[in-house]
Amino acid sequence: MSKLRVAVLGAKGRIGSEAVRAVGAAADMELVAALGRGDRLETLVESGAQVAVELTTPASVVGNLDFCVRHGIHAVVGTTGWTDERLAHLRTTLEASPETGVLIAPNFSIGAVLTMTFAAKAARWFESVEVVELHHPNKADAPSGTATRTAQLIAAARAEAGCAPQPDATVTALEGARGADVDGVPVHAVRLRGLLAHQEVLLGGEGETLTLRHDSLHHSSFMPGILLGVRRVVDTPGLTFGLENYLDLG
Ligand SMILES: NC(=O)C1=CN([C@@H]2O[C@H](COP(=O)(O)OP(=O)(O)OC[C@H]3O[C@@H](n4cnc5c(N)ncnc54)[C@H](O)[C@@H]3O)[C@@H](O)[C@H]2O)C=CC1
Ligand SMILES: O=C(O)C1=N[C@H](C(=O)O)C[C@H](O)C1
Repeated sequence: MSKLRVAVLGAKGRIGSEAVRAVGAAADMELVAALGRGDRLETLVESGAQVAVELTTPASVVGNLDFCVRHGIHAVVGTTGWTDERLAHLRTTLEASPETGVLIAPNFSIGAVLTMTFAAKAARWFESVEVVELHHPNKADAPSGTATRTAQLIAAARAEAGCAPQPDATVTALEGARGADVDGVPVHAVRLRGLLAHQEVLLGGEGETLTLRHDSLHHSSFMPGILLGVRRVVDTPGLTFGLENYLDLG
């Protein structure tokens, strides 16, 4: 069986360099290009890449994906910064290339994806839910893409179940003290030397609390999800948002 021809964008970054190693070590894949900032995107076409793994920056990802989709190159995207406007633009781009697949995964770690799924399932049964994400201090954005997605999934599940807004008697607060409001769910971001990527979802009801916590201790935690994404995206045209859609969670 022929190997999947894979390129990595952001190849010198923290997660990109790990992805270069993981793709290079996968028996069913061939690393055909490893691009950093300033490298020519045409290399993707010249190298015959079938899938691009996009791990750059929110400022670069849209242009890179436009190029990939226009050239029929599938993409597995971990880069953050996805607004509704950006997703709408990508969907429009994909309409002109209907056989191309794009997976955007706010988090490639299986444990993080399961945490999001469990949190969404639990959210309707508790009065209060807050999300705390904790990352290394070199991270450019806050809150994390994972925390934003987690809060959105929680909010959607609570809205569907007809939950009341969360109780919060705060009248006076220093700005930021109650975190960011993502669809009514407070999200708090910690930046601390020594950490990598961690998240807690705190759920509270009368007389009880439930804490869901996930820890990525090394960038290797994201690699099984990236490799799964590469294998599945070639047969999954259009936009898929969230690795959970590839995990057959039922
Ligand atoms: N979905 C997931 O599971 C994960 C997502 N991320 C996200 O991935 C992104 C990258 O994170 P890090 O590796 O920590 O950042 P980083 O800053 O270490 O790496 C980004 C790299 O992309 C390069 N780059 C910038 N523009 C480029 C372009 N146009 N073409 C090629 N390379 C370009 C930079 O020079 C840098 O080497 C962030 O958005 C981060 O939040 C990070 C870890 C896991
Ligand atoms: O920048 C990171 O490190 C990470 N970014 C992603 C995010 O913003 O959710 C995924 C993971 O949290 C690591």
